[in-house]
Amino acid sequence: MLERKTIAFIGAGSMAEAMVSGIVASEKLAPKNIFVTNRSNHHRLLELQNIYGITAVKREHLNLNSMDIIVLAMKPKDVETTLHSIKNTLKPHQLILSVLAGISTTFIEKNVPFGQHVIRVMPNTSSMIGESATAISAGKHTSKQNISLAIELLQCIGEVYTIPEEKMDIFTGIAGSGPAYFYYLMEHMEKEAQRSGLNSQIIRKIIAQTVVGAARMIQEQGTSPEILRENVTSPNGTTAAGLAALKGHGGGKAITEAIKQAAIRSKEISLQLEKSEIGTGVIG
Ligand SMILES: NC(=O)C1=CN([C@@H]2O[C@H](COP(=O)(O)OP(=O)(O)OC[C@H]3O[C@@H](n4cnc5c(N)ncnc54)[C@H](OP(=O)(O)O)[C@@H]3O)[C@@H](O)[C@H]2O)C=CC1
Ligand SMILES: O=C(O)[C@@H]1CCC=N1
Repeated sequence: MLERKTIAFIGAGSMAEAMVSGIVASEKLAPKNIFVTNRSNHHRLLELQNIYGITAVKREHLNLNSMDIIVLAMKPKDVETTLHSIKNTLKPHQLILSVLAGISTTFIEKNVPFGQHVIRVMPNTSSMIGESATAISAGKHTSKQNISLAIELLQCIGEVYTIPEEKMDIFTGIAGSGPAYFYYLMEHMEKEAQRSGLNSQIIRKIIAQTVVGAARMIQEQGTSPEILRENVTSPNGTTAAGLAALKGHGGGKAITEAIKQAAIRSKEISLQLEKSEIGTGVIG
């Protein structure tokens, strides 16, 4: 179904690039059928064109009417003006995928012609290497065929899960923002390893391998993180000492709070938008 489709990314930032990279690597779609545009940074468009062989176009030259799929990939604060500028060029049955944190399908549906097919998507930047954990929630008018098309496209960038839209905020807190928590942890592991004089050439590889190994144990053994943690922890051993320090410094609570606050922020973005506080610089 995907092979002959055309897809346009409106927004050419980190998330658009991560998705483009994963889609191009999957070879499910000809790179020239992937169009990318932004508002002003022409240099960025050329960079993406050179790296991925996709078609970079200035906003005014993008013929949205000829696209099968349109991906909204700008910041949430820019969505309202973007929808306003494209709504008269949309075709019925054309699929709009929105990767914007906190922006509901209802909001998008209100700002495009009635009956438009919309799907809210939450990928993460591991899309870059086809390893995203992506959630989707379809809008009111989206056909089964377009849902299947979206799943086929998003499987090019990793695993796809269909969830109720009211769970999108918490999913964003866990999987959309999630890579950043692990990078933060890894940053701290790296700093401590460097302070202890480990060979800096290999520290990063060691840490990455440790994280990959732990994640794959969960994927491949089907065992809970709790059991796996217990298996590492010898009584009165090194891990017990490390975990006691982690707990003593509120490690568990910090993780819970990070997820909660990210989910709260996702909800807040949509509430602010619905109250038309957009443009005040509050929404980031
Ligand atoms: N980064 C991540 O890990 C994830 C991000 N997301 C979502 O993806 C979206 C983009 O995030 P990210 O890529 O990090 O952001 P960036 O700031 O890196 O990119 C935003 C892009 O949007 C462009 N843009 C803004 N307004 C318009 C417009 N009206 N028309 C066309 N292009 C426009 C900007 O270019 P210019 O200024 O030149 O117009 C820029 O290329 C956000 O909504 C975010 O919630 C979702 C999941 C994960
Ligand atoms: O930080 C953000 O708002 C976006 C959404 C999920 C990851 N990055």
